[in-house]
Amino acid sequence: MTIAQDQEQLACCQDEVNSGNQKVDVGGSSPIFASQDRTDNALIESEFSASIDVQDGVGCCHPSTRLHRYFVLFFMCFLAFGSYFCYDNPGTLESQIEADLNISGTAFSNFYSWYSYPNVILSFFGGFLIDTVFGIRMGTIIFAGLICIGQVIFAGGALVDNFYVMVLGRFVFGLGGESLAVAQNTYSVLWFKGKELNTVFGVQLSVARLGSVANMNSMPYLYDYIQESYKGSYGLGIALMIAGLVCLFSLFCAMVVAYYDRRAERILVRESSGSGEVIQFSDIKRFPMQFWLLCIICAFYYSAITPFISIAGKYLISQYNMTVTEADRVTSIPYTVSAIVSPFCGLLCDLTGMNLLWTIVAGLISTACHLAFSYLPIGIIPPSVTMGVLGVGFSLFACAFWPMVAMLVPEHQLGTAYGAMQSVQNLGLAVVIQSAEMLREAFPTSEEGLQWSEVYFMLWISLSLVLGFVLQMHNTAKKGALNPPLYRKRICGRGDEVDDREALLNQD
Ligand SMILES: C[C@H](NC(=O)[C@@H](N)CCCCN)C(=O)O
Repeated sequence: MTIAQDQEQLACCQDEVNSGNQKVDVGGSSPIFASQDRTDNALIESEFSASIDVQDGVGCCHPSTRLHRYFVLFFMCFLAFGSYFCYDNPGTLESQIEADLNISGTAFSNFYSWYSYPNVILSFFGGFLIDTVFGIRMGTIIFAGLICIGQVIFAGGALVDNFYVMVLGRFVFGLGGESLAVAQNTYSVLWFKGKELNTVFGVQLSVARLGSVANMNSMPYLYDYIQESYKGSYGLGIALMIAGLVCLFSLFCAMVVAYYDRRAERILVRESSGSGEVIQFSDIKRFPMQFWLLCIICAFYYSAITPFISIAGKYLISQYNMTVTEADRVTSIPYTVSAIVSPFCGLLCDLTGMNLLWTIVAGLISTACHLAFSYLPIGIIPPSVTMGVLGVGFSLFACAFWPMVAMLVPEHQLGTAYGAMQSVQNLGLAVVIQSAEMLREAFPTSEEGLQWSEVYFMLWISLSLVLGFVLQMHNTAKKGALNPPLYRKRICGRGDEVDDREALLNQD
């Protein structure tokens, strides 16, 4: 068929589809309301969609073009920016919060445990609600709204000096924060699966880490400025309220992405979940064993990284005689490095495939950093170098690991799957954060407590590595999907004999 014939077919299909669209209920952003009318347009629209593939690059605003996808990706990247910026507000202002509210370190840890514990359950239901009730668009807007509400309650509690109101705010913030990350992952797969998905995860992670770094490098100064300007105790509350504006920006991005996703669904004739199927609760029992093994690896790995970074400052002050400012700078290095290298880690995974192997390599790098940080004689390797390499390992893990969920679970079950994974991850984080604190305080000296905490973290990351090797052996034996082939082979289906037309059609 010539291009002219294709264009003619496209035009007539477009007319049919447009007329058909009046009947198609594209407003239903939820699978439950997925329009039954769609079935009577399916044949026409599939022809239209096929024509679109042939008419590659129809206008830069067409959702099938790479340029349009990258335009939407910009807003998709900022969906969780507010969540990552405000998630670590307490940690960045720990000494200020403990002084202003006159609370202990253990009481302070409630601002994180009341974020994580509820998400052991609610993160799973957040994903399930995305797949079954809200749909990806409405779900993302709801969860982005919850982080705004949670941050306002948290800041309001600081303004009235009420610790329990602040804890309530972190609970509400957590309801949105984890499920918003589930929604972002689900959007990424919907828009980029089979294309540059690992790179997209890397870019999104980079923007998220920028949120963490921006928080670490702005909130202490904002607090001091307001304290000096208002000469009162409003510095904490006003600084936290201003931080809430970042969450509002994420809410705005959620609305923009929802608009373009609904438009893409209409033009590309795809279901909001990509397949039109709706998950049943019983489907969860049929998630493959590899998926549950990945959940445990995720929990063990993050339990050795996030809590370690949060107490590394105390370790640097104790073991390396650093000042608080120097320790804060060094502990922010993993996030800063992650913000820089994550896109390249994602690209590496896209070009070479082998996601599970890169996950194991990341675990080995992270373990080596733990060993160097804790057991090498002081001064052999500067801690800033160790933390920088840890940032590389942390980034490579996240970029290689999270896309593997989409290799094991169908699209209409992805929200539930990512929700389940983050539930298991939060269980690990909540338990390890508090038990590591209890372990550290159980020893007579701070040095001993910190050293035994390091042994504790080494235990968790070693377990994640062992399970990673077990999964690798299983994947190899079963010729599983977790080490996809090289990009070239994925796109063209073969090795060097590249079929130009096939490659052209497969190019996005
Ligand atoms: C990608 C991965 N995400 C998580 O760990 C989630 N628990 C989302 C966290 C959201 C804000 N704290 C990561 O951050 O490495």
